[in-house]
Amino acid sequence: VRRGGTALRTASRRPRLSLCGTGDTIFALSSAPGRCGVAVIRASGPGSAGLLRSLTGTPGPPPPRVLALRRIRDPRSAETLDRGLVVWFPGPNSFTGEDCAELHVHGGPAVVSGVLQALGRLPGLRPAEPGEFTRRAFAHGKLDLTAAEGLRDLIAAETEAQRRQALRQMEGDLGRLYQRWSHALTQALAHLEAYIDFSEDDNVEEEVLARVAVTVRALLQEIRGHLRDGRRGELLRGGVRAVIAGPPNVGKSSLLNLLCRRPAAIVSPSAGTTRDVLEVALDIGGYPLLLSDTAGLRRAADPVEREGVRRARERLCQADLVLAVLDATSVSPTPAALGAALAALEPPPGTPCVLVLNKADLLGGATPAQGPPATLLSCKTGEGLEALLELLAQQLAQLCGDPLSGWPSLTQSRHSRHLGACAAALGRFGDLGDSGDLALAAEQLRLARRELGRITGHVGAEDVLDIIFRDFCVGK
Ligand SMILES: Nc1nc2c(ncn2[C@@H]2O[C@H](COP(=O)(O)OP(=O)(O)OP(=O)(O)O)[C@@H](O)[C@H]2O)c(=O)[nH]1
Ligand SMILES: [K+]
Ligand SMILES: [Mg+2]
Repeated sequence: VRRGGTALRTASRRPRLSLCGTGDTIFALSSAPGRCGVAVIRASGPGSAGLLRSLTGTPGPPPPRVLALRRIRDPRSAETLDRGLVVWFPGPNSFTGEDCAELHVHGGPAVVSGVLQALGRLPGLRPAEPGEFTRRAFAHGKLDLTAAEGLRDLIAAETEAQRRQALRQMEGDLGRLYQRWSHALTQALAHLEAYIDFSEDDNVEEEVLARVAVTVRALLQEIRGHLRDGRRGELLRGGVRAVIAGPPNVGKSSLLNLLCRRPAAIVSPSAGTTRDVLEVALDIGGYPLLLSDTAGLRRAADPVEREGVRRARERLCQADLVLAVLDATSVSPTPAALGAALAALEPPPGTPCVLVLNKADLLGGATPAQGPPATLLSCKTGEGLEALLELLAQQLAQLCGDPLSGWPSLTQSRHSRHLGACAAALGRFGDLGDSGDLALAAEQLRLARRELGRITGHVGAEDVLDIIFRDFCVGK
C-alpha cells in the first residue's frame, strides 16, 4: 500500500507525457543475457524510487547518481537475492527523462531471473519492449530521431569507422544540420508570409522576396550536395558489398579464404568448383566489408554451374566494389590486355574495381607491369597480401569517407527519401519564380520543412517510430 501511494505521489509531481501513454514503470536486463561478471537491470518510470525501496528494504532511494552497495531482497519473502550496487536517477536528469533506477548485480542467470521476477511482481511494473527506454527518451525530448538511430547504430557497430560515424550521429551532428536547415526554412517562410500579409500596407519591402529566393536556392544546393555523397554513410553503416569475380580456377575462393583467414570456401584444381555465392563479413582497416566469392564466369555446359554463373553475375551487378581476379600467368601484362581482360568480366559501369593478378608464385621472376588499382598476389605464399590489403583500405576509405571530417554522413535511406522530397519542394518553389503565385510558393516551403521535420521526428513521425525502435534490443 505504501509503495503504491508513493508511486502515485511521484507520478503526480510531473505531468504525464501523452506520447508515453500509460505512465507505467518498465524494467529490463540491459546487459547481454547469459553468464557474466556484472549484469545491469534498469527501470524507468514513476515506480523507480518505490522499487529501489522495496528491493533494498531501505526507507528511501540512495542519493541521486551515486552507486550504493545494498542487499537486494525479494520483497515478498525478504530472502536475499544478491548484494549489488544500486543507482537512483531522478527525472528529468536521466537517460529517459523519467525517474530511473539501475541494479548492478552478479551476472549469474539465477540472480538475474530472481531479481527480474521480483520486479515483475511489484504493482505498476512491467517488462520493457525492445527500444522502449530510448523511445521514452525521445518522447521526453532527450534526443531526436537521428540521435536515436545513431545510438542504435552504435550498439550495432562492429568496426572502428562504423563506431565513429554512429557516435557522431548520436551526439547530434546530423540532427543539428537538419535543424539548421529547418530554421532557415522557417525564417524564409515567415518572411514570405509577412510579405503576403502586409505588402499592400507597404510595410514590407520588395527585396524580402529576393532574399527568400536566395536563401532557398542556397539551401537547395546544400541539400543536393548532401544527397550526392555517393551513399558513403549508408555504405559505412551497412558494409561495403565487395564481389570477387573472374574466370574459373584463377583462385577466387583461395582469395576469400586468405582474406578471412579460414577455409570458408572449397578450393580445388577443377574449374567450376564454386557455384553458390558465399559471403563473409570482414573488417579492413576499420571499414566493414561484405565479401562474396562467386562462380567462375564462363559459358558453362552443366546446368548447375550455369545457375552458379547466373548468380555470380547477379551479385556482380549489386557490387559496391569489384575484386577482379585473373591468373597472372595467363594474361599479358600490358595495360591494354589487362583492361580487355577486366572488361570481359563486365563489371557494373562506374563501380570501382581492384584487379588482382593471382598465382604470382608461378611467374618465375617475370613481373608484369602493374600499379594501382592492379596488384600481384600469390594466395599460395601470401606474397602481395599486404599491398592488396592497403589497396582495399584505400578504396574503402574513398567509398565511405572519413566519418569524422566534413559534414556528417547521410546514414539511412529514410533520410535520403525525405531529403529528396524536401529538395523537390524547394525546386518547385524555384520554378514558380516570377509567376507571382506566392501562396503556392509558401506551400512548397511548408512541404519542404515538413519533410525535414519528419527526419528528426519533430513532426508527424508516428508511423516510423515503430520501425525505428523495433530494431533496438530490449533494455535499451
Ligand atoms: N600456384 C598457385 N596456385 C594457386 C594460387 N591460388 C590458387 N591456386 C590454386 O588454383 C586452383 C583453383 O583455386 P580456387 O581457389 O578453387 O579457384 P577459383 O577461382 O575459386 O575456382 P572456381 O571456383 O572453380 O572458379 C587450386 O588448385 C588452388 O590451390 C596461387 O596463388 N598460386
Ligand atoms: K577451382
Ligand atoms: Mg571458387
